[in-house]
Amino acid sequence: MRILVTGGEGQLGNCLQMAVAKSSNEYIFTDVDDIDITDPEAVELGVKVNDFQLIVNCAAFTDVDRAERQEDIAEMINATAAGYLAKAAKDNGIPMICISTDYVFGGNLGNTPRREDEPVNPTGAYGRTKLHGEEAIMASGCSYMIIRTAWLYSEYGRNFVKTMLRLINDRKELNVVFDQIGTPTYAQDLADAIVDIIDNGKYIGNDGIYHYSNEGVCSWYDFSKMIQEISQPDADGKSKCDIRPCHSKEFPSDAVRPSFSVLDKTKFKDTFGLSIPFWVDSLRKCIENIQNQNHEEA
Ligand SMILES: NC(=O)C1=CN([C@@H]2O[C@H](COP(=O)(O)OP(=O)(O)OC[C@H]3O[C@@H](n4cnc5c(N)ncnc54)[C@H](OP(=O)(O)O)[C@@H]3O)[C@@H](O)[C@H]2O)C=CC1
Ligand SMILES: Cc1cn([C@H]2C[C@H](O)[C@@H](COP(=O)(O)OP(=O)(O)O[C@H]3O[C@@H](C)C(=O)[C@@H](O)[C@H]3O)O2)c(=O)[nH]c1=O
Repeated sequence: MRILVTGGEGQLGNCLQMAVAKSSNEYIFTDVDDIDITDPEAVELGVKVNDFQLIVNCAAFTDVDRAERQEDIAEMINATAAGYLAKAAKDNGIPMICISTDYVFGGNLGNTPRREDEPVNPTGAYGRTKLHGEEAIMASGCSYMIIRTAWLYSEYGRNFVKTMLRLINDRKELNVVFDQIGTPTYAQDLADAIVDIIDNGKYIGNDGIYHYSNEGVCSWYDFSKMIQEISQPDADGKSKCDIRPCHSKEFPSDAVRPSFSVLDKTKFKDTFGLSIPFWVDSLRKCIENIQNQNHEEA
């Protein structure tokens, strides 16, 4: 089976490249230079000519603060272009898997993990445009799986773990918000799960929205403290960067982020029979890989 992956050079795209190493399916990884998903003709032609049997859309506008200033561009990539891919899927009678986000949820609905059928209320432009992408896919009439995930990090690209590893080395003190609660997700765990679902045909007959993050719950503050604990186990009090909890209003940014976006993964686990790693266990793996890469490069 030939599978088109868009956004193949992003962090999830890179993790998918690792995950498919032993697959018997043929995964074709593309990014904006190969198929610009905002170009409807390129999408239509690209899908038709290459005889793909499944589309996995990982392409997105993921700069949450910039989306506030450039919502039109974010809307084009996250919503309109997702619709183009869904139309191509529908026209060619093939299914589509698209990745969405916990930021479709706001935070004013209490603190019970969010299920797929709960009302959404994005607090910012990024979440809004991703939600519009979900709606475009569902309206297209194609067979689809939308996987909402959260707080992705990996060895690749820009992400919170890599930022914190840098900052705790460079700074004496750091303020990190403790009033935004969610779950970090190692992109490699998600990529492995997606490939399992595809290679074992588990997507067939299972259209719908699914939630996937690692197991557990934390704030960005807890996340940064754990990154420090894992990456600098021997640092003593004096040499350690002092990470302090702060409120969101003390860390001003363009976007308002959800205060509570923990995802309930029951549907995903029950449908696909997959267990999900605890976030701290996956964080250890990722940091070990990053540190090994750094040693090799030094
Ligand atoms: N990162 C996170 O924390 C989370 C991400 N998600 C979702 O997961 C998915 C994957 O995210 P992630 O891998 O982190 O994202 P990245 O930003 O790392 O990767 C997105 C990729 O899409 C590419 N892209 C952008 N515009 C286009 C275009 N017009 N045509 C083709 N490709 C394009 C980007 O290229 P370029 O770099 O050149 O712009 C980049 O390579 C996205 O749908 C995202 O919304 C969900 C929850 C959390
Ligand atoms: C660097 C830094 C960030 N923060 C805060 C800002 C923000 O509230 C939180 C996370 O910051 P980031 O900008 O890394 O995260 P952000 O870009 O908001 O991450 C989101 O990305 C999109 C793509 C998603 O889909 C979401 O699931 C989520 O992962 O931490 C601090 O409090 N102190 C700091 O020193």
